[in-house]
Amino acid sequence: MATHLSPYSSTKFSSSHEIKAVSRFVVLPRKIGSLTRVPQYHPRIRTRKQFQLKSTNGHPLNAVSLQDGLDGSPLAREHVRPQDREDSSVFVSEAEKLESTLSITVVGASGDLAKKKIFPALFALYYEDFLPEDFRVFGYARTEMTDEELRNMISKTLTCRIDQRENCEDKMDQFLKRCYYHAGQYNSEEDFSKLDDKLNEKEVGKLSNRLFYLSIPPNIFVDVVRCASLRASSTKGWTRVIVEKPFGRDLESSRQLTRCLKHYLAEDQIFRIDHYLGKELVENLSVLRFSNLVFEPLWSRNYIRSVQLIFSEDFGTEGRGGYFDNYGIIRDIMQNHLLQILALFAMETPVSLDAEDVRNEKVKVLRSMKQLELENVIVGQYKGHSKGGKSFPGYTDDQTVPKDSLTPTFAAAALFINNSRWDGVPFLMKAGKALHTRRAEVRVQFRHVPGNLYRRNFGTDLDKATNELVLRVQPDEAIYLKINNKVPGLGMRLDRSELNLLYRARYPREIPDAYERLLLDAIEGERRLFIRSDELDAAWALFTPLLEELEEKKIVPEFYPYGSRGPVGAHYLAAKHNVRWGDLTDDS
Ligand SMILES: NC(=O)C1=CN([C@@H]2O[C@H](COP(=O)(O)OP(=O)(O)OC[C@H]3O[C@@H](n4cnc5c(N)ncnc54)[C@H](OP(=O)(O)O)[C@@H]3O)[C@@H](O)[C@H]2O)C=CC1
Ligand SMILES: O=C1O[C@H](COP(=O)(O)O)[C@@H](O)[C@H](O)[C@H]1O
Repeated sequence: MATHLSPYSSTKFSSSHEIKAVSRFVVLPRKIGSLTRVPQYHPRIRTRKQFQLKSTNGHPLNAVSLQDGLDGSPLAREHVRPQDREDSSVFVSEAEKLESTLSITVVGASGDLAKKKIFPALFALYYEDFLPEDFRVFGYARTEMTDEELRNMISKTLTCRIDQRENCEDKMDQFLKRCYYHAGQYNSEEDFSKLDDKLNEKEVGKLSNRLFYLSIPPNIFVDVVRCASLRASSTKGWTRVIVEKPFGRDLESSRQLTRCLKHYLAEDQIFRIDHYLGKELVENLSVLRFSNLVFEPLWSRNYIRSVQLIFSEDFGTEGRGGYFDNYGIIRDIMQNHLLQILALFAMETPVSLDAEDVRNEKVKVLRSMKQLELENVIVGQYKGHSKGGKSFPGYTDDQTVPKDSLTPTFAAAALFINNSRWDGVPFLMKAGKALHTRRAEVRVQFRHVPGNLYRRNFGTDLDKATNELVLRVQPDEAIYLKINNKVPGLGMRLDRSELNLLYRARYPREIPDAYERLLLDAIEGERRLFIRSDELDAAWALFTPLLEELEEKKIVPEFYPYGSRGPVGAHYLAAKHNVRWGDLTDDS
C-alpha cells in the first residue's frame, strides 16, 4: 500500500484509518478511488455562507489548505522537501471534506482581550452565518471554570454590534451551547493532551481543522505553541495559530520568538495579528489608491508634501500599566499599527492581491526606509491633571508603574523612505495615550499649486490652501478631501470645503470589528492581513536602534497634561520638516 505524509499531526491517530505517526507527520494510507488528492489550494470547504463573497482580497477564498505547514518549520523540512511537495498532498475523501469541523481554542480565555474582542467577534461571525455548520469554541486558561461558567462569562461580555438585531438572544444561546472550557497550565503537554481528548470527543472523527488564538502574555507564547503543536494539533485538516502582539521587544527578541515558533510551526501556520490591518478604512486604503485614476498618479513625492499617521487615545494606560511600562508607545503602536499603515500606503503596486504579492511589496518599502534618528523623534509622558473638579492620574501614578519610569506614552517621529517615489517626503507619525481625543487617521498633505492663479485670494498662508486627503480610520469612519472653491455670489471669495465620504451617511449598516475580519481570514487561510516574519524583521530593524538609544541615553520624556494635545515638541518636529500637523483643530 502506498503511503503519504501529512504535516499536521503530533502523535494522533484517527480511528478510521490505519495511521502510523512519524513525529508530527502521519502516514496516511492511499486509497485510490474512494479518496481524492487535495491540491494546495482546492476550492474551500463550504461553510454556511459563501465565503467567496467576503474574500478580503477580492479573490475566491482559499480552501481549507491541507498543505498548511508544509514549508517553514524544521520539522516539516525534515520530512517533506520542497521539491517533493507536489507528491505530498494528503488524500482525503470528498465526504470527509464536506464533513469537516472547526475547533477554535482561545488560549487565555479568562483575559481581557478574549472577553472584549475575541468572543464577541466569534459570536458576530456566528450570527452572520460565517462560521461553518460544525464548529465549536474552546476556552483554555489556568483559571478553574466549568463550561457553564465560561458561558456565563462570555454572555456577560457579549456586547457587540449584533446586540440590537433580531433573534440576538436565541442566536446567543445557540452560540453559547458550542462553547466549552478546559483549564490547564500553559506549559503542560499533559494538559494540552487532555484538551486534545476533549476536542476529539467533539469532533467525532471528522476532518478537523483547528485554530488556536493565543490571547496571552508574550512570555508564554512559545510554551503554548510547543504544547499545542505537539499535543493538540489536528491529525487531519489544518492547524493554525493566531499570535497576538507584541512579537518581541526588539529585533533580536523578535527573531528569537520567530525561531522558536518555527521550531513547532511552519510560517504559513502562524498568523501574526495586527488588528489595525482588519479595520475597514485601512482595507480601503489600497482600494482608494489603486482603483481610482484620480489618486494613483498623485501618489508620490511629485505631488505629496507629507503623509501623517496619527493615533490618539483619550484614556491612559490604566489597568495595563504593567504591560505598557515594558513596551512604551513606540512598540505598542508605532512599530506595528502605524508602520503597517505606512507600508500599505507607500508600497509599489503589487503583482496581484494575493497575500505573498502584497506582503512582498510591504517588505520592500519597509526595507527602503531610512534609519530612524533620535533627532527626528520626540517622546512624551502624561502627568496628572485636574479639570472641572475631576482629577486624572499621571502615568506614574499607576501602582504597577515605577515612579521614575521614563517610558513614553507619547511619541512623534519623522520617517523617510529612500526610494525614487518617496525621496524627501516626511512620513510623520504621532501616537499618544491620555490625549484630548480618541482618533486614528492618515493625512495626506499635497504640495502647493504651482503658480497658483488664486494666490491673492488665499492670503499669506499658502499652506492653508493646500489639498489634504484624510482617511479617518476611527471613530466615525470617513474619507474626505479638502479642496478650494469659490463662495457662491458675485464676488470672488475662496473657501475651503470638503468632499466628504462619511461612512455612516453612505453606508448605514454597521462596520464589522477588525477582529471579525481577521478571524474569518485566519479560518479561510487568507494571510494577506497578517504579518509575515520578514515584514516583522524589517519593522524591528527600523525601530530597534532608536529604542536602544532612547533607553541607553535615558531620554527624559516631555511631560504633557492628561487630556491635552500632547507635548509641544511634536510641533517643532513637524516645523523642522516644513509641515504642520493636520489635526490641529477638532474640526480639521
Ligand atoms: N487587551 C487588549 O486590549 C489588547 C491585548 N493585546 C495582546 O493580547 C494578549 C492578551 O491580552 P490580555 O487579554 O489583555 O492579557 P491578560 O493580561 O488579560 O492575560 C490573558 C490571560 O493570560 C493569563 N495570564 C496573565 N498573566 C499571566 C502570566 N504572567 N503568566 C501566565 N499566564 C498569565 C491569564 O489567565 P489565567 O490566569 O486564567 O491563566 C489571563 O486571563 C497580550 O499579548 C496582549 O499584549 C493586544 C492588543 C490589545
Ligand atoms: O494594540 C493596541 O491597540 C489598542 C488600540 O486599539 P483600537 O482598535 O481600540 O484603536 C491600544 O489601546 C493598545 O494600547 C494597543 O496595545
